[in-house]
Amino acid sequence: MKNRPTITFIGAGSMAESLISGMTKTLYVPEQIIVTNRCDRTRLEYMNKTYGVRSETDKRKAVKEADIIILAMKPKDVAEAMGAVASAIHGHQLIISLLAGVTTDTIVSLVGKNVAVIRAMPNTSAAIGQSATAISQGRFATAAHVAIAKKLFETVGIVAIVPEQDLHAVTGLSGSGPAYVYYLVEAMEKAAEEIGLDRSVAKPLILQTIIGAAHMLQSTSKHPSILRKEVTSPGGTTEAGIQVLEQYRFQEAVAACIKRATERSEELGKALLSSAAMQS
Ligand SMILES: NC(=O)C1=CN([C@@H]2O[C@H](COP(=O)(O)OP(=O)(O)OC[C@H]3O[C@@H](n4cnc5c(N)ncnc54)[C@H](OP(=O)(O)O)[C@@H]3O)[C@@H](O)[C@H]2O)C=CC1
Ligand SMILES: O=C(O)[C@@H]1CCC=N1
Repeated sequence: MKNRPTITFIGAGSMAESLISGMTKTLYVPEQIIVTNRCDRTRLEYMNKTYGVRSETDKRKAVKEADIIILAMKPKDVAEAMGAVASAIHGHQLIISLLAGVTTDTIVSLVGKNVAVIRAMPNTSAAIGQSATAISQGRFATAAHVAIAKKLFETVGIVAIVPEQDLHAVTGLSGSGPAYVYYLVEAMEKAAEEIGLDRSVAKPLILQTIIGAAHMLQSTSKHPSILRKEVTSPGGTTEAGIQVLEQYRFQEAVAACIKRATERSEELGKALLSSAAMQS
């Protein structure tokens, strides 16, 4: 692999943008990155103007030039996308798939060649270098390919290497995870309004509370339940609030949410396999 590999993104949506935003702030220069999509030219122009990356409407050309191909379309679109570019893919390239639920074997069979595939599950915090990414090695990928992918995702946050079967759980936990936190913040903002706090006062207080709690979790070895107890004075306000969360079975709701998202990742992979079987 070249010192400065050419990286082609097939798909120019939220996740591609988060990665490109983070990558171009660190190790990668925009000239190394090519972006293509299905048909939205305005979006390609935006990516070019915003990040300086090359936009390419000819998908096969974008793929041919790549050392690393990053699949960043929705799982339902991957069969069509690979159908259009598979013959332009050659054996020396590395494919990194971001697709929720879709196995590396499925990608290999869509390409129809023994290509190196790494499956990755980052999250949108990649945009600010704070992604929690997990990666797994496909059957034709080597340790060198894993090292390349690890290095790439380390430019946008932390990286865990996991067995591929764990990626569904990772998707339910940290791939979707930022949305759970945003949902909590939405709820806190709504509540702040209902109890009469001005938005301009509430917003920075909420943000700093989340940031402060996250930093506390990172900087101490104390279990979260201990940190929670340190906030909770007997007979005080926190205890009264947490009792309400318990009445609403908050922890059960969070567990059910992550389990359902994990299950949905499995379903996305299976749906693709059954639609491919129907077409063959
Ligand atoms: N969003 C997230 O937080 C995360 C997403 N992922 C995964 O990343 C992938 C992309 O998600 P996201 O960015 O949210 O999706 P978006 O809907 O934002 O973007 C999808 C992109 O795929 C393009 N596309 C669709 N069909 C084709 C095709 N046939 N050929 C080429 N490009 C095509 C679209 O182009 P056009 O607009 O022209 O149709 C669009 O640019 C998904 O597989 C998802 O599971 C993984 C981790 C986190
Ligand atoms: O919602 C989704 O399917 C994708 C995968 C993880 C985050 N977004």
